[in-house]
Amino acid sequence: MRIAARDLAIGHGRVAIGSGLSLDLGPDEIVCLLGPNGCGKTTLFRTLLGLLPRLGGRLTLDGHDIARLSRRQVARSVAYVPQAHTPPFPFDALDVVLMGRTARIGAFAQPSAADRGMALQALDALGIADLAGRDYARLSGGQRQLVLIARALAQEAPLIVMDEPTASLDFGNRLAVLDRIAALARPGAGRGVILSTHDPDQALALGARVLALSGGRIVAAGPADTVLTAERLTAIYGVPLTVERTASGRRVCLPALQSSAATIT
Ligand SMILES: Nc1ncnc2c1ncn2[C@@H]1O[C@H](COP(=O)(O)OP(=O)(O)OP(=O)(O)O)[C@@H](O)[C@H]1O
Repeated sequence: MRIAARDLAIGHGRVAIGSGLSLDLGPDEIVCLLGPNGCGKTTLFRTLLGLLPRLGGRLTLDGHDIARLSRRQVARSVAYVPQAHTPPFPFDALDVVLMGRTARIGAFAQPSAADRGMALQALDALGIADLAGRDYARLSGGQRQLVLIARALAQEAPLIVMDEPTASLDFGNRLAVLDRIAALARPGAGRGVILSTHDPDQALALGARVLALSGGRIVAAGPADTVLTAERLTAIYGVPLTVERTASGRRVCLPALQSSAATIT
């Protein structure tokens, strides 16, 4: 399964947010979408999921125009992991994961024992089977994020779109979630993941392909190691940054803060 966008234009109503956007995602690939606040990352994701109409260009799933596919057909191929918010109603973590089966069994059908088995398996795959019977609203942010990723796994969609999956997580949970994302898209697993992040180091750590959005355009596309240069990151984020190599050979992004040069947008 592959999702492909060509010369895509995105926006809300008639207000264009971005144009000329091209991307590809297939099995065993991780793509990191980078870009400053408000550049259109969520808008792009909602367009990829068929939740927002595109304003132009082509968008296909295995060659089929997404606009011609039903919500259910898209949901069987592409799962969405939103940022973890506290739900207004009490749900067990297992119930939340079972919601991922809706694309398979229909909105009003009762989940079968097999569906519950799949949901438990998804929790287990993320190392959180012990959370199944816990109240979702009372879980930590990191645990909730993992439950939402389990929901995407239970959906059995080969492509997963994650909107800032590590936002609002503490350092340890951020690393734990990142580690699970790497495992999801490991070679041979047959899954592709596209995630947005505000942390270029995550793209470097995942060895991901990068798409950098800025000013409504893709300003960089390619392997994180070659695309994420100090000059480019400085241009994207508007603050001086350096990229350095650690003793162990990893590239990391560091701020070169000069208080007068940094402006909040
Ligand atoms: N429902 C909406 N109707 C109209 N404009 C919207 C709507 N949602 C977002 N926008 C605008 O679209 C632009 C892009 O927003 P979007 O949420 O896609 O950015 P983002 O890159 O995901 O931002 P962030 O990094 O802060 O989460 C912003 O200018 C925002 O104000």
